[in-house]
Amino acid sequence: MDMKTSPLSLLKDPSLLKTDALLGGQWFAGGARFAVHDPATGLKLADVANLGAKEAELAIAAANEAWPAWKAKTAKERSTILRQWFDLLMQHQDDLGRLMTAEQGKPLPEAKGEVAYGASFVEWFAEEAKRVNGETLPQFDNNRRLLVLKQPIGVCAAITPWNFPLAMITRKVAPALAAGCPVVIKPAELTPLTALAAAELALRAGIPPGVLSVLTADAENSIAIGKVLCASDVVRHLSFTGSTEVGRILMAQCAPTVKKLSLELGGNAPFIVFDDADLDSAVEGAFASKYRNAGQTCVCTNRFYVQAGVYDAFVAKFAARVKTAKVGNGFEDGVNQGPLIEPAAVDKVQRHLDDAVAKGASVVTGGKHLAELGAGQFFEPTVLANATAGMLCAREETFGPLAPVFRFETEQEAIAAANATEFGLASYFYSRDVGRIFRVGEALEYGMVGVNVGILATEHVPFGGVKQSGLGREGSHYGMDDYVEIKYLCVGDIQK
Ligand SMILES: NC(=O)C1=CN([C@@H]2O[C@H](COP(=O)(O)OP(=O)(O)OC[C@H]3O[C@@H](n4cnc5c(N)ncnc54)[C@H](OP(=O)(O)O)[C@@H]3O)[C@@H](O)[C@H]2O)C=CC1
Ligand SMILES: O=C(O)CCCC(=O)O
Repeated sequence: MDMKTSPLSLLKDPSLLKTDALLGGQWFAGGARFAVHDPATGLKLADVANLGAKEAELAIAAANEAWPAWKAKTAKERSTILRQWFDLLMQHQDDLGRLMTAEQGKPLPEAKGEVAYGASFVEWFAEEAKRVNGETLPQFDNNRRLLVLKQPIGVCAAITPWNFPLAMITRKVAPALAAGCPVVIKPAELTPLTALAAAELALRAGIPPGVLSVLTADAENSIAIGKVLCASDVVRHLSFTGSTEVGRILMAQCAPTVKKLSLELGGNAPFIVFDDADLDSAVEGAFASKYRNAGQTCVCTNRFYVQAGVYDAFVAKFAARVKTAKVGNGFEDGVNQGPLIEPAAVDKVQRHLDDAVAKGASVVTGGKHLAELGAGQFFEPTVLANATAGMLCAREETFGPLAPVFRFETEQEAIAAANATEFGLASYFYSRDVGRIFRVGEALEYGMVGVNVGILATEHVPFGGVKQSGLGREGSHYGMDDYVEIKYLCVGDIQK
């Protein structure tokens, strides 16, 4: 692409546009490259280094070599470096946001918001680095002393998705680094540029060579790299965010080395509106929860359940709100709905829509693939009434701007419908009844429940799911647990 017409020509610090991988502290070009495109326009943004299994082995070896010195640093020393990384990420918020909008498509204000969100994990774990406390336990024999030590688990690997090109990296990497572990990252094929820019800032912050590697790769090479990361005895922990399908593959691949796993997988989030809800607040929450990143987050509402008494009123108000959304290139002022990430994502939304309409749903607003706009990856924010349990959108995560609204009569019916899925990541409900808030909050089989809110993530809360939505929690003080091993130390002969 001609740099003069590229959205990346406006970077304030052009040296943040990195297209080589970071391998053991060196920028590594390798032989092959793969192209990264702007999903709004289809134009090529860059050719990026396409690494494979061999480089994955090298990155693991470099991480292992760098580990002793990194873990030997005091918690405060690691904290200071992480804090410096946080400051640099925030100083370069505009450029990181620009890179993200260019390769991922989310509107620029939302992208800059993700930069602040992503950086907040670095800030949080810089602070938590100093609080990895052990324990002393009461002795069962006065000749002994019993201690619990927390030690860094070792070399970690992180495989991250395209929908949060920065935050899914920092939510994994920051606790690992804070705990004293080196990390090998494999970012998504579609969004490597944000990851590489963040890595450049990590180097500027003083992360030593080898402690952080970023293995960029196309989809085929990602599979090969994944196999190496999973099979390695040196890699002691793998953290993955992405589809449940790939999560299952990685879990199976990690079984032979009994690796510790953090998995943040698919969701099928329900959003329940009870008769006693504040409808205007529910509509705002519904819009925020459904249409963030054009519906492409694992915590986006997938199914709306609305009680019969307020069903028609909610659908009308929600549709009116959705009509105000502006679809377009994320760099344009006022746009709050960007393109979908790739043509397959558009196809999935269309398939779910067609299936629902064939089974009796009606389109209240939206419903059109805006094929003539940009690269043809835009889809109108859509609201469907009269959705029913037999539709694909009730079972599968649409991961796009489709909002099916189901009708229910009783609280029990809503809870049963919400829980009728193998997923259990985020859920939401709106009610002003305090008894119901506790009953429903406790009955929902989900790792996260938003009550009268449509957005619930931040750096100091535990993010994660139950059932087939994953393992472990990210962010918060719990987010450090997966990166430390607990060691019991039993010291005898104290009285000698
Ligand atoms: N829970 C969540 O937050 C997310 C859920 N999804 C869901 O998954 C669907 C598909 O999205 P997609 O991007 O394909 O998600 P994937 O789960 O396929 O990809 C996520 C990450 O895993 C990598 N990957 C894929 N297969 C392997 C493998 N066998 N070994 C090692 N790494 C692998 C990808 O690399 P590469 O990009 O190079 O293929 C990417 O870095 C979405 O439509 C959505 O429903 C998607 C993203 C995030
Ligand atoms: O969609 C995802 O991959 C999870 C990130 C969402 C969030 O942190 O709110």
